[in-house]
Amino acid sequence: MNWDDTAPPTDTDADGRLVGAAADGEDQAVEAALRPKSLAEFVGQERVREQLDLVLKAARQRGATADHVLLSGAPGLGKTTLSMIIAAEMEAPIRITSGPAIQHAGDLAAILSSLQEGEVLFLDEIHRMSRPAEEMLYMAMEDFRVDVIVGKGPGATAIPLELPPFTLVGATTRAGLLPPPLRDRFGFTAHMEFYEPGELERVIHRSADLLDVTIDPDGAAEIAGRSRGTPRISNRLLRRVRDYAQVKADGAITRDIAAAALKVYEVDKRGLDRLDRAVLAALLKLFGGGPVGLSTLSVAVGEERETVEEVAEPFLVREGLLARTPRGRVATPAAWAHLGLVPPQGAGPGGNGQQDLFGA
Ligand SMILES: Nc1ncnc2c1ncn2[C@@H]1O[C@H](COP(=O)(O)OP(=O)(O)OP(=O)(O)O)[C@@H](O)[C@H]1O
Ligand SMILES: [Mg+2]
Repeated sequence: MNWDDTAPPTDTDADGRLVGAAADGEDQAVEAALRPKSLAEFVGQERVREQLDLVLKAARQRGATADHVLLSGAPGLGKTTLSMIIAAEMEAPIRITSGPAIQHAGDLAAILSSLQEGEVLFLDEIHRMSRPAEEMLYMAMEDFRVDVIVGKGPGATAIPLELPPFTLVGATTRAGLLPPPLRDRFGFTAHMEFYEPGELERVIHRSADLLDVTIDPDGAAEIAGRSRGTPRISNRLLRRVRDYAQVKADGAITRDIAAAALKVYEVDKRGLDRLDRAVLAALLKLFGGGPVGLSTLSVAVGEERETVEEVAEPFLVREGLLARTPRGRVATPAAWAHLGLVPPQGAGPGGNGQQDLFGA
């Protein structure tokens, strides 16, 4: 494997939360050990796996280089993992770089011209590449050729350079930001979905085996339910629960141990953390469930507007706890139920506000 050491860290949006989906430093250190190495080991994403399996098998049978593959999906769902699996399945070397690392077309030309035949080029955060590099990539993907510009000004000339066939694997969390000409040049696009709890349980059992941690099925289910559909979060929560089990018990993870540990870390039964609950609580208790403007809500929580909008809200919206409407943020009945509060009109399921969110 050949890491491009000019690449800046790609986790610029890591937010340091236990339930944040971006990779933090500790994740990066352990992820290599926990990554499935083959398609057969890769949990869930059945359709993507089946389709990719066909693409790769067919290419192998023809003795050809696999078509370019675009992987899109939220952080922590397995895009980097799949890119490495593609290389492993093709028995090809992989070269890893990222959009932000390629600011000049020359950077890309240097990488492309050093590829071996059949090599996999993994281009993470492909939506963050510069425009000139992007245009060079179009030609490289389609014709396996680049024009290298030599000289400056009126005397500059373009020297065509043949490239060996290679497989570009692009990854993006924002497929919608890719220009259509780029998207169209991928032979296969895989959309990664959030994982079902049962799939995350399998991820957790697999990781526990690799980390040599004892966990029972209820313990795995408890962690899976709080993982926001994201294997990276499952693995991170598993490590924190392991710490707790080791210090406070005999090291084995049960449902009670998992619930008690995640109560300490303030990750509730639904995977909300303290910030998520603070946003919901302000919306319900101070504004009667809304609608209220984002700025007002942010001031009430004591957070930056961007933090509320980009860090807390996406998951609350996905969970059906909060809606963004033209008139402002509105809580859903599920939000009242989750915090154990009664909506003002007394409608909907109620409680006394004493609900145990942590199940510990
Ligand atoms: N299908 C899966 N089966 C088992 N483990 C998985 C699976 N998908 C992801 N993981 C685990 O989750 C972690 C994060 O995966 P990965 O780094 O591939 O995510 P990503 O989509 O590249 O995230 P980002 O957008 O932040 O780069 C890895 O350690 C990997 O072990
Ligand atoms: Mg990645």
